[in-house]
Amino acid sequence: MACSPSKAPKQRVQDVKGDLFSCPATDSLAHCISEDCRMGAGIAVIFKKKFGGIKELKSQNKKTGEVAFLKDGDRYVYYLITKKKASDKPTYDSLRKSLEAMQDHCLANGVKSVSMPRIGCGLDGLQWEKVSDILENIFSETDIKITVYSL
Ligand SMILES: NC(=O)c1ccc[n+]([C@H]2O[C@H](COP(=O)([O-])OP(=O)(O)OC[C@H]3O[C@@H](n4cnc5c(N)ncnc54)[C@H](O)[C@@H]3O)[C@@H](O)[C@H]2O)c1
Repeated sequence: MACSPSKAPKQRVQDVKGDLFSCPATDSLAHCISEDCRMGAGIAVIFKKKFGGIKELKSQNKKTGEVAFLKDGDRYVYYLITKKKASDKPTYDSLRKSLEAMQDHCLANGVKSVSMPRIGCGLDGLQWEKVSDILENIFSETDIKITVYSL
């Protein structure tokens, strides 16, 4: 018996070549940081420069596996807290938990589109194939579109 097309899992994660900050201004943004909100290296430095808000992020007092956020006009900027200190490394589990926390926030606040870099896969050393699977698993059951930019 043929499968109904409507039953096929939706592909929620799209890959795009290019600068993350060229994404539509209506997309929310996400990237990974540590509990100390140091943002001293990698793409986090650009987020710090563009959006500031370190005091506000620290006051949210989010722990590993949670998500902090800033509001930028109508969109959100998500700071996935994947490790304790900037010098630590995240685990797939801490990344998954913070993405689930972001998903909860998106669902509660009507966020339909989030753009991000290949999170966890630069300085933090995770493997993109595994992170991509985690993203697909989490977001395939939702209406939230994830766009991943890579240079
Ligand atoms: N001592 C420190 O302060 C320290 C140490 C390690 C990591 N970090 C930083 O790096 C951690 C995150 O690591 P990560 O691997 O998730 O991120 P990342 O290494 O900053 O970047 C992830 C990926 O995004 C790519 N990228 C960079 N700029 C752009 C752009 N404009 N558009 C699209 N892609 C781009 C980059 O090449 C990499 O493949 C955070 O904890 C952050 O604070 C800081």
